[in-house]
Amino acid sequence: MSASGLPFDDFRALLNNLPGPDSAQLAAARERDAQLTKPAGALGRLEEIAFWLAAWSGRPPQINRPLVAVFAGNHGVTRQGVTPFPASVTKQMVDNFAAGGAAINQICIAHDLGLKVFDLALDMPTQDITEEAALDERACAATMAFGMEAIAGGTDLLCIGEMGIGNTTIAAAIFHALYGGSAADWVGPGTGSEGEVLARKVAAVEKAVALHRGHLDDPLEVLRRLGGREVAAMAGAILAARVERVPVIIDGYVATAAAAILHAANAQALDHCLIGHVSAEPGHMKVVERLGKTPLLALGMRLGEGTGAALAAGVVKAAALCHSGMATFAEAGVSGKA
Ligand SMILES: O=C(O)c1ccc[n+]([C@@H]2O[C@H](COP(=O)([O-])O)[C@@H](O)[C@H]2O)c1
Ligand SMILES: Cc1cc2nc[nH]c2cc1C
Repeated sequence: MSASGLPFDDFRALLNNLPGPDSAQLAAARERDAQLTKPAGALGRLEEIAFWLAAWSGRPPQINRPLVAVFAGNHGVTRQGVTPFPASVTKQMVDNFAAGGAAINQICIAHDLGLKVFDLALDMPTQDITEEAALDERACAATMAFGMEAIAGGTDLLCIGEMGIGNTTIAAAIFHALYGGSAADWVGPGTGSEGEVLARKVAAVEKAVALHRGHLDDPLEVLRRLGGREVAAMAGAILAARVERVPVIIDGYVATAAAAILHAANAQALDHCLIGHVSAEPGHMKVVERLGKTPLLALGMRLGEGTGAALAAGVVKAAALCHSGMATFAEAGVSGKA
């Protein structure tokens, strides 16, 4: 945080001065790819992924320490009756992650990924966004800074996930603030809202965005007014990864809300990120398109907790291995095109 000035100042400066891709590594990866034992382009998007890894890691594509970071937060807006599950489920699921009983634990085992869970003051929900700002600037900036610590132990591929009952309402409010339309355009079932619960969810998003209107031109204000602790921490983690040259895979609807804040502040801010999957949450594809991305997977999932990103990490690991481990035509004695 700044010694003087406002808590967001350092983040604003960082967002205006992001490192770019490593063009020498990108060129080297393209050159190697052209020599590998396959017809040109035959590995399709896997080849693009290898180039992306080279450009944003600044090394030949290689994944040795992949990490899934799951950020958990609680939300005052749950008081509005916007979700079928009680807020206590957030902490219970964090305990389930620690015990190894959640879907994300199994996917991490399947793809040999590390898992770290960051719980963010779960007994202190953010303020209800229909009545006030979720966070003050100091708390929001401090939580972003905490999120930056996610990669402190060293990783070479970061999957961003979250857990937070009520946070699909938060994500919908962020998208409504950033992209306009009507509240209903961005509100979906989340964990299974329907009927009156879904109607209250639309009303809460409408009310929150109307209340904060006039302050929503600034993406960091959108984050602190309409976001939550896990959303702020995910934004910080994505930013830190850019600075440390760690490629990132974003999970579903809620993780994409954190990414969208950064993209609104700087259209290049997500160039080091892939969207792991398109969530079944109805608004997700529209958002992904606005970010100029194509999701890696479409499996009809809508769980969160990093599961879509972790599944996509398996594809990214395979892309890196093909690139680094395949023989060239010369090495294998395979004839090139006649
Ligand atoms: O990210 C997604 O695509 C997604 C879609 C639906 C639900 N979720 C998860 O469900 C929780 C929030 O749902 P809700 O209905 O309580 O707002 C939270 O823990 C998210 O991880 C996540
Ligand atoms: C059980 C449960 C598990 C979750 N994982 C991510 N969000 C979740 C929401 C619920 C309700």
